[in-house]
Amino acid sequence: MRIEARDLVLRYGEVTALDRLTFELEGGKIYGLLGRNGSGKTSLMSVLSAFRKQSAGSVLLDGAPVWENPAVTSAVSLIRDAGESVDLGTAADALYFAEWLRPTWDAAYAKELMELFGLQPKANVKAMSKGQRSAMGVVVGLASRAPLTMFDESYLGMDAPSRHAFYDALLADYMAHPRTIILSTHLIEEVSPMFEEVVVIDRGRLIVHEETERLLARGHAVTGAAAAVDGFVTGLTVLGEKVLGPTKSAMVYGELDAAHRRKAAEAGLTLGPIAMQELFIHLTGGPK
Ligand SMILES: Nc1ncnc2c1ncn2[C@@H]1O[C@H](COP(=O)(O)OP(=O)(O)OP(=O)(O)O)[C@@H](O)[C@H]1O
Repeated sequence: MRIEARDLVLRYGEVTALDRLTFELEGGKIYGLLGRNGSGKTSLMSVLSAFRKQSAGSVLLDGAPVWENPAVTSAVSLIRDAGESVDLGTAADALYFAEWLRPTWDAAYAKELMELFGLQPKANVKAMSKGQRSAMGVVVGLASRAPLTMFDESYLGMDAPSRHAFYDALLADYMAHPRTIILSTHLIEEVSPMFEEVVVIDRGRLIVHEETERLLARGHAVTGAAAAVDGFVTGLTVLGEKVLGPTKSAMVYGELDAAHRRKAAEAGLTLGPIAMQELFIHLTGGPK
């Protein structure tokens, strides 16, 4: 599902959560939506799912406006927190409701996921643990097979084995049933291997929209003798350094051209990748 946001503004009274946000996602991919706390991720997903109406600007899904457009909203699933989406008596009731809401619902797959996460259909959703409720959200989000499916950090309450089971299930189901998926997360290292493209917002504005590979290609770890590293990074943007005896490793940001690479090789330095998390910290301005 193609997403076009143009000059999108969302205000909560005095607070401007989305500030003339403009971007286009061609769809059919897994997108990572990253941003610091309060940067506007939930606000953006709320507008994309017509949970909130924008204050100004436009948002189109496959060319159609989202607000008060049931044909579009039935194709969008936003999983924020199990509580909000499936807080309806028993787990079986929640699944029944989701099936009623979603033309693309796959009941057999939902059953399979319930078993995968050890969830009981007769259990009362309100009485579930935080992780179980998150898993309920994951079941509803995946089995909905909505053309636009968004998980807003909803899986963070799950323990590590369950989160990894979710990532595996998501990838397998996405391969079998391609659709547009947006994941917001603060567990960047854990989730970013799934992202095909990354969108980073800061204070309601877009700061990066790039293919994951291209974004990662902008960060380098330069390792070698301390003096050689220091010489090489002069004039480059250094994100951080680590010293281990006579060896130093510096993280630099920016494209390295052929001349730089030659210079590194001549100085006996090795160039390696850096983690998405480091790039994210740099792009969003370091600790606040
Ligand atoms: N219901 C609300 N009423 C008033 N202000 C709000 C409301 N919801 C969000 N905000 C404000 O809007 C801004 C963006 O919040 P939002 O929840 O979209 O950020 P986020 O990126 O999802 O943050 P986090 O990573 O902490 O979940 C923040 O300044 C927040 O305080």
